Amino acid sequence: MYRILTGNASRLATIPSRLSIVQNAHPRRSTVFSGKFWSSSSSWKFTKHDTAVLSDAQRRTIYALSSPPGKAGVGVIRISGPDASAVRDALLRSSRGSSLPPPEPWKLQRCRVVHPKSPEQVLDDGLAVFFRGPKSFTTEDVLEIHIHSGRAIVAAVLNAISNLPFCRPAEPGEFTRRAFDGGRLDLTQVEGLRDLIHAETESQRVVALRTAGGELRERFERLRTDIIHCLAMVEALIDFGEGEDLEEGVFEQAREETKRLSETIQSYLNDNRRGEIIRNGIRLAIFGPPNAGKSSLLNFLAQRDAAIVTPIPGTTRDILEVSLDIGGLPVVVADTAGLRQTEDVVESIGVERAKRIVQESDISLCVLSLPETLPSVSQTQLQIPSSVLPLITTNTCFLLNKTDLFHSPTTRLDTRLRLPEGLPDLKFWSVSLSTGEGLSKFLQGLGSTLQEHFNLQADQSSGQMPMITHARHRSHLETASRFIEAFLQYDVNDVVLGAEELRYAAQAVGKISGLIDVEDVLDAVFRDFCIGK
Ligand SMILES: Nc1nc2c(ncn2[C@@H]2O[C@H](COP(=O)(O)OP(=O)(O)OP(=O)(O)O)[C@@H](O)[C@H]2O)c(=O)[nH]1
Ligand SMILES: [K+]
Ligand SMILES: [Mg+2]
Repeated sequence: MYRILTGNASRLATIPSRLSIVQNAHPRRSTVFSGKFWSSSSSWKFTKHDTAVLSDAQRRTIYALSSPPGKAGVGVIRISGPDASAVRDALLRSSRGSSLPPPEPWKLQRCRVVHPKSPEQVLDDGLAVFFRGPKSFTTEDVLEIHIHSGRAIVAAVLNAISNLPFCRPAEPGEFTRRAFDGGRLDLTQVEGLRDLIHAETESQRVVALRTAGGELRERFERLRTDIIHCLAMVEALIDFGEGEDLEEGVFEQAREETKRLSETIQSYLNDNRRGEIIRNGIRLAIFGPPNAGKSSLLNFLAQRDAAIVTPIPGTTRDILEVSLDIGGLPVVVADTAGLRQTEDVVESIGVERAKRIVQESDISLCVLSLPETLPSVSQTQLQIPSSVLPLITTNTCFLLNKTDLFHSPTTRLDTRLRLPEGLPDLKFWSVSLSTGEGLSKFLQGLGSTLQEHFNLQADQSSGQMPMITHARHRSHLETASRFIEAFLQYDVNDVVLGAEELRYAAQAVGKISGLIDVEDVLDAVFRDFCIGK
């Protein structure tokens, strides 16, 4: 049973037996419903009749190398479309040279790859597997040919396929696009798949795999259905009015449910950007006075001479960013210019940039020279230079560097040191980037600080997935939230306007999965795919 979600129910009732529902329309599908409607107190139900795929017949068969080009044991050429089995007939022979028997779908078969114009010309020996649509990645018939990966072999086989008039080379991301058009993947899954291919750390892999598997799709779809449920109640009210055919209190019920949805959306939005952080990396900015050892720290974290280190204060000018894996988390570390008043034009631009990137960072690491921060032996309270004070927030940690130059023994120093009055309780470590003292403790501490700070460990163990992994999701959810808030401003006398707000809210959530009018976002999502995916 499907709920009729839009339109005037009394008008729908006069339409005889078949009608197309555009509301749930997929770009290439229209769902046709038929049958008698019946009403419950708040919604109309029809029997789903038929799902028709439109304009598929004109689609051509596409092909591409799906594995990376170059020398390797195996290369995979993927062919998808209505003529995939014709490609098989034209290109593949048994190992004795005879025609192949009809395909046993989803089963690898040994074969010879030949040129369609001169079948005696063997291009390679390989394996082939045929996926009969819709049980394939693209939902079309798909043929995968596994050959030896080498430039000449791959070129010869691709050239042979190009001789078949019914095939054309695939565009970047076109196989995935067809999977989307065929309804196998929604947009969040497409994004998950792309993130999975690009994943560089364990946390990225875990989130991307679950997204590709459809976890977000399901949750956003549930949210959309819930909004539509509220909409259905309000629509029923428009058509019949409270007290006539409907029981009392429908509007109040819709309001209560909508309020709960609003809270749910807010909880998704107030997530400390966890999902986006896992995907894009935690932005960590190193800052501090000149010569404190900021660039030395970047080089230590990167394990290479990424930044220039000299005894001259003011060496670093521009921001230098390096993407690193710290404790399984993706972190984009930025080295910045030392903060000080300066007449030098170039350096002062660097200082301004440094301040900006620290303010935009998710977490910042203030590097100070310990001997300068603690000038007298008797002191235990750190003296923080005034140039860095304005940038210190609850997201700041301190690294007290150059313990080798310190005037007294540094054993158990960390436990004795104190931050100045008025500063929040912030983490600090003392190290020497020259001798290596304290560095392993610092690395461990930094890793667990990041884990705690972004609550990622808790997420993984409790199985909680961040709901928002792309800025796109956030912006659609914010839009939905605005429409829902607008609905909550209306009372029962303005149900027509209220229904409109809910319809827009549902639409905004639908855009996340790409179920409605999404041509503009589609190109943006598929652009980053490589050919063959
Ligand atoms: N003795 C000692 N010297 C260090 C230590 N760490 C860095 N240095 C030296 O301190 C000087 C400055 O180091 P940098 O890493 O360039 O410092 P910076 O903070 O990036 O300096 P600017 O980019 O100029 O702001 C260099 O000569 C380093 O070799 C340390 O732990 N002990
Ligand atoms: K320096
Ligand atoms: Mg530097």
